[in-house]
Amino acid sequence: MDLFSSAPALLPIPIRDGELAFCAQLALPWPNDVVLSRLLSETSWRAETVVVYGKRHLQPRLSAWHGDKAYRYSGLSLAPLPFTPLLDTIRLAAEKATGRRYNSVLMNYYRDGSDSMGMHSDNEPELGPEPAIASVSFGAMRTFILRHKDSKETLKLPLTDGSLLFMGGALQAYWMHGINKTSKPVGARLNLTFRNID
Ligand SMILES: O=C(O)CCC(=O)C(=O)O
Ligand SMILES: [Fe+2]
Repeated sequence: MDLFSSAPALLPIPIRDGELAFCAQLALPWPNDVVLSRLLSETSWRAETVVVYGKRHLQPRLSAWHGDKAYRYSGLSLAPLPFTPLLDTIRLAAEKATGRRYNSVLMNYYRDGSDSMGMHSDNEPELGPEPAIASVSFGAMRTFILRHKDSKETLKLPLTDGSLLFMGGALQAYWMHGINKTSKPVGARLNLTFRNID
């Protein structure tokens, strides 16, 4: 028997100025819908306020931060919650698929098509010069948009239920990414970005 036959394939996506790879289904011990409903009910979801150009806004999504270090962005400092056994299992699967280690996870809950994430780079200094980020999605498919900072070249990737997108190398230095609102009727989506914070 081939012990590795069920190992998830992480397929590189050709891109300049960075590394990108996609796995259509992360190997988990439970079906995706079970993981989705457990994550929805077991997480202390928060509506965060961010300060952009001196103005306070409520983020158009809910979020939670688990790990052992605080996370800072847009004038916000998220106090970390500990990893739960469920999050640990998903982290382990993401580490196996990508060959990297992660000590934190930012969870985002897009309740419907009016929830979104603005274009940004995950380039905070504590992520290191070439951040390795494993982005795991559950629930409704939403389109992940990548835009090159200089050429404005755009790439659109459908992030489907149970998938993993790996971002590495110089990607955060050269590209921005985000999730647009959509007028299509879409249900709940969860995204977990596993990161390694110094
Ligand atoms: O929801 C997504 O797929 C993107 C999440 C993201 O970019 C982030 O958490 O930094
Ligand atoms: Fe991001």
